[in-house]
Amino acid sequence: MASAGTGKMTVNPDIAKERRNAGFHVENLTNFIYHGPERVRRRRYMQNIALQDPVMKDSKPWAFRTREEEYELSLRKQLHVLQRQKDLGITDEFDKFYYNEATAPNENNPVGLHFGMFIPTIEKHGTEEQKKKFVQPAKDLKIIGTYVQTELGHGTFIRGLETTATFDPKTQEFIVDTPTLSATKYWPGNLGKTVNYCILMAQLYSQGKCQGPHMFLCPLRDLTTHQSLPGVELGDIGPKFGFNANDNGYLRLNNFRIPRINMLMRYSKVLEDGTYVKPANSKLSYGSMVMIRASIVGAVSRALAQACVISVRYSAVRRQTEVSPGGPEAQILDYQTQQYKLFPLVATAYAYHFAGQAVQSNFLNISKEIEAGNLQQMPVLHALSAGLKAFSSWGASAGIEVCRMSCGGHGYSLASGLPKIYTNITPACTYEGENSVMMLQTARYLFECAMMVQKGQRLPDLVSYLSMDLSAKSCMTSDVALGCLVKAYQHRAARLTNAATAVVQRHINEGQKPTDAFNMASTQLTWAARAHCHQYVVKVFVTTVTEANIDDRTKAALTTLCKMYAVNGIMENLGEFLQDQFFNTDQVDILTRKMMTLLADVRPDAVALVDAFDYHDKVLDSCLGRYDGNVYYALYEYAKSSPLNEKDVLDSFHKYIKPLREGQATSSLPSRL
Ligand SMILES: CC/C=C\C/C=C\C/C=C\C/C=C\C/C=C\C/C=C\CCCCC(=O)SCCNC(=O)CCNC(=O)[C@H](O)C(C)(C)COP(=O)(O)OP(=O)(O)OC[C@H]1O[C@@H](n2cnc3c(N)ncnc32)[C@H](O)[C@@H]1OP(=O)(O)O
Ligand SMILES: Cc1cc2nc3c(=O)[nH]c(=O)nc-3n(C[C@H](O)[C@H](O)[C@H](O)COP(=O)(O)OP(=O)(O)OC[C@H]3O[C@@H](n4cnc5c(N)ncnc54)[C@H](O)[C@@H]3O)c2cc1C
Repeated sequence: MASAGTGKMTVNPDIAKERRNAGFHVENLTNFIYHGPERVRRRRYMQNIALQDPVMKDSKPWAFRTREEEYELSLRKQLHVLQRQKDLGITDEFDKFYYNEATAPNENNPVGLHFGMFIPTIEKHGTEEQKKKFVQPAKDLKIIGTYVQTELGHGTFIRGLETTATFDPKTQEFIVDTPTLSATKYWPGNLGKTVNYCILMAQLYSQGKCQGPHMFLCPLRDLTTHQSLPGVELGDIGPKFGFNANDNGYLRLNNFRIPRINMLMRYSKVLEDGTYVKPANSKLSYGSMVMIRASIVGAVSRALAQACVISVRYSAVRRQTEVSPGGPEAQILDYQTQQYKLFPLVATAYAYHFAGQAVQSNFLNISKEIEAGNLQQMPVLHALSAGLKAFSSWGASAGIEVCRMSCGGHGYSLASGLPKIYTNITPACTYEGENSVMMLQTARYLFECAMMVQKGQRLPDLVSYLSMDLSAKSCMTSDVALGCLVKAYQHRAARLTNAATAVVQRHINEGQKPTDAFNMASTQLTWAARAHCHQYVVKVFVTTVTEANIDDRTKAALTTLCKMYAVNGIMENLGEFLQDQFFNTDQVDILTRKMMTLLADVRPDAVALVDAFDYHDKVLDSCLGRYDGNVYYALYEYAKSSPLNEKDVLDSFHKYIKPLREGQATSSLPSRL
């Protein structure tokens, strides 16, 4: 049974009927999504412990809290959660993840980056001595840190950072400094008020030479009083589009001294005499970004999945318009246009979920090799994580906005839960590398692969399709086979890669510098990178479904979704698939018809497909997405709790409206209008 948490209220009959009529057993799909019944049981167990904790019971909806209240509540809850997990002996990373998902839904808490980036960066980039000195105090929250890289003037261009760390061999210290206004660190999460330490990205100077950006452990506040240290100026950057519980901050350093040991020296070093020892690959220090990019794919899939749960459930209980005069009003889910908005997004949420797992597993495997000193796969991992992060965060952001609009007026209320999901996840298009810039990194890799194809060299498995015969035509017939769909995506990506590569080469042949030629082809290069990511997601989905060890009915439902994801992607990008007549017009007709058939096939399973994500009502935090479908009751209660309703007549009436009327009464207005 999917989680309800709805008390004694009767379930809305429309949504109850949807669940009775589903063509597969929801629990089987839930088990498949979360890797088996034991994990599902554990996930629910963790979330129930979290949700039953009295500290998690909020006195009012989050939307009615000020930013200061949100910050304080989020911090209080998260510190309580950490203590509770310790008391209960919860150490497994999955257990912790699911516990946290229930306690702070769609919200980054004030110590999130401490655990998500600060500690992992020390663990990955610190020496044994540094790990010994800093990791345990960090785990015990004696030091609390974040990742401080971006400056007012530079986020994307890391080599352009202006903060300096100059080695002074006399005192065995680095002098860290903010030389200009544009060098002010700006944006890092939790920097403003929460942390007392940070990983600082700064240009390393030793023996008078700049060695580029390196990472330093930099104290910021007194560990006892929490006062900012002399030479350190920092604070919160103010309200943003979302992320209200987060004190994104600014930081200026004034010739502030830190010991030599505070440079993270696992891969690059500064010796006592100032000699610089360079790393095996200068991009090793970008490793923390790669780690987060790889995990963003899963994060955005969860956000899109939640938006789909809300909008599909709401569409099942919302009735609007008599289809025939005098007849009953239809469930809006029965309108084909509504289905066309939502079902491809449900398919996309599944597609990103499986892609997220695949990228994460690639990341873990390649990271092990990197740890062992084999750096050969670094470019593949970078290209994959950068592109997939961009592709999936763009897709999820756009999708969540469609979900919101598909709920009509009620979608616009914060009560729907959709704005919070959106504002929390859409910055993933920007942080950890702005999406266009990330796509261009993937494109750069594809360009190099295309050159290898031209030279007849063998490509890594992930991109081996780039050497396919582009004169071939599609094998698509009316059964719309999964294999043909994968081929279509590979053909499109290979053709776009070749076309963009040819543009770069043409500009170079015409006398442009390679960097200028690349810029002149960069829009087309991003099309190629997007197509490459799209084929990866389709291929992972097809492989997952094909190899799934599940019952036939669940497999059939997933196969339908997989086809829907792939066919919809073709319909949305038809020009790119048609350009070299890979598909003929009959095949386009087949795909159009198939799309409409797929909508009808998904319809009876729609609610079950979103129920299978198994999100508790408290995690969705949505009046529209309630498991029991009692949305009007929830909206009414929500409205009544608005602080504006605490008084029947507001003071502002007495201050402004009443005097206005009194003034009018004595004015020379005509007595009749
Ligand atoms: C409060 C938070 C709560 C919790 C969150 C914490 C953790 C969560 C855990 C899981 C996360 C899941 C979801 C996220 C949820 C919430 C997240 C909340 C907050 C988000 C935090 C955000 C933190 C940040 O934003 S940190 C700042 C990130 N900044 C960037 O990403 C900058 C982007 N720019 C770059 O990466 C580079 O500058 C560049 C790649 C664009 C260019 O670099 P550079 O100029 O140095 O390159 P070149 O010298 O030109 O060389 C290019 C060659 O180098 C290759 N290259 C580049 N990068 C890499 C790499 N990483 N690995 C390997 N190779 C690399 C490139 O390919 C070129 O190679 P070529 O052969 O020459 O072509
Ligand atoms: C919510 C949030 C949390 C954040 N948390 C952190 C954090 O914890 N730590 C941290 O250090 N930073 C953090 N950041 C900062 C974030 O990493 C940067 O904003 C991000 O890397 C983008 O850099 P930018 O702002 O300089 O964008 P810009 O690079 O200025 O981008 C602006 C535009 O210019 C384009 N552009 C820039 N360069 C190129 C190029 N080479 N080619 C083509 N187009 C280009 C981009 O595509 C974009 O359209 C956070 C940001 C946000 C919004």
